[in-house]
Amino acid sequence: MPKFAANLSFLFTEVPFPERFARAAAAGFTGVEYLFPYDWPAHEVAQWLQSADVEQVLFNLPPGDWAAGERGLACLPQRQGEFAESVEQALDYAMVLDCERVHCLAGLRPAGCDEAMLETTFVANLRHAADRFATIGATVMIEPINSRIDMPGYWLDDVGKGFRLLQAVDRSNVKLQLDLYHAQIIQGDLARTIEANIGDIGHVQIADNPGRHEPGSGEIHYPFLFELLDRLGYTGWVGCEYKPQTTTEAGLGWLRR
Ligand SMILES: O=C(O)C(=O)[C@@H](O)CO
Ligand SMILES: [Mg+2]
Repeated sequence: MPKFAANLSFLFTEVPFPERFARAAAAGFTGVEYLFPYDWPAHEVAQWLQSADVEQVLFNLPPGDWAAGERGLACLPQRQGEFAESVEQALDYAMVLDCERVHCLAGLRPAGCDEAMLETTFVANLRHAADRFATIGATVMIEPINSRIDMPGYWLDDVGKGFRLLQAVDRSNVKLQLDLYHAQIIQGDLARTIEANIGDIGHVQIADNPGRHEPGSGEIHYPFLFELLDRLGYTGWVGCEYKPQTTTEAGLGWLRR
């Protein structure tokens, strides 16, 4: 079985954020991920990790003004200075949290902007982020996210485009974060997609569809996909980024099985 990380922005939300680390450990997780650590000083987050004895697996670069609806900066031509600052902030946290992976949100497609300009900006920004994170041996992830249900207007909303962008960025420490829930909504054909691209996949996330609930609650046959990841020699993490149908603990039956 792959290694599973609890996504603390989705799981254990029954308790305040600092308490979720210990809850995840008590449920058997050895790694955690979440959207953003920036509301807390890095050394405090490091203490929560240490006292729960869990690994920091992944977090996101600052996304711009999340509350105002922004979903990343990487493709936005007018925001390259801010993007570079966001890389430095995430780098500081990654160092303190001893984190080897960060996810770089692409951003929403700005009205009236040429697609080629967005791609040029994204590639330049990703190269910059990759070179900065290489200094601490960390990898930068890009994630295709469905724009039909969860993130309307998201620029990187196509799995094939994600793999093509990796080639354009051309940095060995930039990989694809394959969120199988989004990939199912975008295109399906999950097993073939994994098999054809396993070398470019740096992180996997899971939830079932429809509903984005626990594995086993919907149409995706996760036992088959976990076996496939094992068979293909995937040694990375699988982030549990789903919305529990009732409580987090009550919904962990799929993991015990
Ligand atoms: O929404 C997702 O899926 C994610 O993985 C987030 O990190 C992006 O907001
Ligand atoms: Mg995801």
